[in-house]
Amino acid sequence: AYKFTRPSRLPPGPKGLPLLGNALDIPLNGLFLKLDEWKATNGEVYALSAAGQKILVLTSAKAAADVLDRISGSCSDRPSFIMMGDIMTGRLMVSGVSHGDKWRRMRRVIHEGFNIRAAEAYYQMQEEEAGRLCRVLLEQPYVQPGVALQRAAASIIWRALYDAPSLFQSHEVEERVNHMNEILDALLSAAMPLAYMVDLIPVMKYIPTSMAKWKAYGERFFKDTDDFFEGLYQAGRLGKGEGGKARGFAATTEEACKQFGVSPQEAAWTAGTLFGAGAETTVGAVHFFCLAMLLYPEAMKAAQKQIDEVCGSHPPTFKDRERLPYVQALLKETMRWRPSVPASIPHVANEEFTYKEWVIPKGTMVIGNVWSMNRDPAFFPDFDKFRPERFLDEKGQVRAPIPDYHDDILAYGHGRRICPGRDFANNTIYVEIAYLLWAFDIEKAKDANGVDITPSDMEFADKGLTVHPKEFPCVFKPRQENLSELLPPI
Ligand code: HEM
Repeated sequence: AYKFTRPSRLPPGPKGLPLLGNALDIPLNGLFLKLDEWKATNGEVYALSAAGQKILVLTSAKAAADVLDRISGSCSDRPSFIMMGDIMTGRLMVSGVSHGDKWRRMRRVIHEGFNIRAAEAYYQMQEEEAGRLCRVLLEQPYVQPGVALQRAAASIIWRALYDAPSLFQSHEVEERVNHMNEILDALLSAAMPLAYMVDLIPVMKYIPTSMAKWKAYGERFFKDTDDFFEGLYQAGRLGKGEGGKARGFAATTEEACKQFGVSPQEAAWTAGTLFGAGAETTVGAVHFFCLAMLLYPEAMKAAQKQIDEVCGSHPPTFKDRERLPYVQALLKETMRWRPSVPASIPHVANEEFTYKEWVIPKGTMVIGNVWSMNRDPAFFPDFDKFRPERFLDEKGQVRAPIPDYHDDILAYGHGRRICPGRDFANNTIYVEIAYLLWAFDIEKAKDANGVDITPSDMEFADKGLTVHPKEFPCVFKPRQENLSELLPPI
């Protein structure tokens, strides 16, 4: 029987080559900048094609809400990779699992462990680790803050997942975190275009393992990673809460896993994915915060004034957050000014849908370019300037600059795939930046001639999905003479 299908009608976009389309113009680094550049000549919504793959680009908050929020039932899939998705991870990484039952069950368990109420269980641990970060910066001459920030963020998410000791206290935890980072690097590389031929020529997956080195590597990688994740998960599951404090995700969601039918293997991979999704993203945000403090010292001074009034000689805690609206605004402004996942993670149309006069075929990749949304002059005048005040009303209380919007932090994405760790992430970032501002003046380092080194706000370290500022030196100058006595021990 003849089945009638509508011809696809994607919006226009930049001109490309026959067959290859825009493939050669899509950069591996700084995609968010290129997508923003194309906005100027193609409008808020446009289409690209890369060797047959259709891509719909949304560059305004409104378009992202119209499509990714309002018709999220139709565009909540993810790109699928044979090497990275099937072979190396057995389709178990939540962020890449396709739209469907398994993904829904995994998200429910994540919600159970990291919803806004559940995330409160980690407050004390997050405060401790923020204190340790400050002690490290006080005691060790880190000229570039990246490594210290990375260790602190990794320690926080690791403890929240597996109920383990702090990375700053345990060599074993540090080694495991390093191994985890190696796994994540290998997966990111495998997801790069042209990394593995099998993703271009899918039938290659049927080549017997004995005849394909890449396949043997992928299968071995899966088995080793599966063992590693399961080991961590099983140890975390038995965690009793170190010293009566919060137990980790692995232990607290055991019941939820049973209830929602999530197998121990799926749960172990969910936890592993949460680390992958939660560490580098958070580091990027705090790293950009340090950059902003160097370049906009007046914002730092304003935040410190409020912190001094509210906290005095005690380090800031979660109890103080409501009384520190300027710090809350500073967090939101950091994630607007330089979002650490600036092109978000691509969604994929799991069925055909219509938007305005366009018909978007199933399989189209949908990218919400957060970078562009955050630079919309209608909501963020003078968008390239770091101005926390845009998130404050005339009484100095937090306000949302985009009216009636689902969230005032666009950096967490949209729709059913929206970041499920966002409340936890906000907590980590809040407590780290509040602690840092209370403890230190963050100042420019000087070169050999005593001249201030001013880092650029447009030089990035693009890690594939997350983007950090290019490393820069800076000085953490203690604001109290007796800071060492006020900070918790390592
Ligand atoms: C500054 C910190 C963070 C930022 C900027 C961030 C941003 C994002 C973004 C943009 C997405 C994709 C949303 C979309 O598809 O529209 C995402 C997904 C995700 N995030 Fe986060 N995230 C952060 C921290 C975290 C943390 C701490 C966790 C874990 C506790 C986490 C877990 C996840 C997971 C599991 C996904 C995949 C969700 C899915 O595909 O269904 N993230 N995040």
